[in-house]
Amino acid sequence: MSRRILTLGYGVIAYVTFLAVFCYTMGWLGGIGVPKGIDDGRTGPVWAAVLTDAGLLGLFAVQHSVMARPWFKRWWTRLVPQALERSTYVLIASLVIAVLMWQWRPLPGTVWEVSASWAQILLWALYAAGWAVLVLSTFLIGHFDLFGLRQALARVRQTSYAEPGFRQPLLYRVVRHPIMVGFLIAFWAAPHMSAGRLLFALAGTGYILVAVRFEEADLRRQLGEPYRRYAEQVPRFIPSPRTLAGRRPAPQDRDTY
Ligand SMILES: C[S@@+](CC[C@H](N)C(=O)[O-])C[C@H]1O[C@@H](n2cnc3c(N)ncnc32)[C@H](O)[C@@H]1O
Repeated sequence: MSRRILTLGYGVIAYVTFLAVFCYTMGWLGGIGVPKGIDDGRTGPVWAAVLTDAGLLGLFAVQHSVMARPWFKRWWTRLVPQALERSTYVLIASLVIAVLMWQWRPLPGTVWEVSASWAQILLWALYAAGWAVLVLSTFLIGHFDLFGLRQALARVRQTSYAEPGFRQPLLYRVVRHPIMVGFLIAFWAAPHMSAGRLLFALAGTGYILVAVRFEEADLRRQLGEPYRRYAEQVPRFIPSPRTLAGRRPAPQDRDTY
């Protein structure tokens, strides 16, 4: 009994940690409503800031990609209980992002500054829409599975856990990676783009472009033909008029961004 309570407690702690870090990240990147945003903190030599920030981004990229690979999961579920594998991934990823935000060194030079208030409002609305698309998409493919709570709960109830499996609801019929589209919108919809935020946006975009290829390779291996067909019909990031209209694409539209 106490083991089951510990399992649930661990899952809940991992989820609450994720929620706190996620909410802070929205404020940190936009530089609103948090004590330390992406452009705040002590400035020092530019080379030291770039090296520190690049190191933090690299740490995130390695942790996030390696721990998501099936070969890594196979290995470390010998050490971590299967029911807590996802929660542990979520907890470690959240802590790495927290460290990134905490240790991030600002690069205050201005790359662009939008002064027209209508354009500022538009960009803030886009920023919010990006995060909203992201959150909505997590619910479309199984929010509580993605963040490990259902796996922990199944262990507590002593029922077997079945992954939700491949889905194509709503936004997933329009693009293959709506969560990543949400991130990309949030990265770039900035009324004030500092040098530091540009570094973050460029690195984040590059990471997403590479990471989705690894994710797709895994999904092709796991799902075979159905995923190959899906990839032919639905673009990665940029909706086509056909997918927006809910129709199948013509062959010449295939495998595009
Ligand atoms: C962080 S989510 C990102 C999903 C997707 N790349 C996106 O941007 O919306 C990664 C997990 O989503 C799963 N996934 C990706 N596409 C899916 C789909 N259409 N249905 C169910 N799970 C999916 C992957 O197997 C992986 O475990």
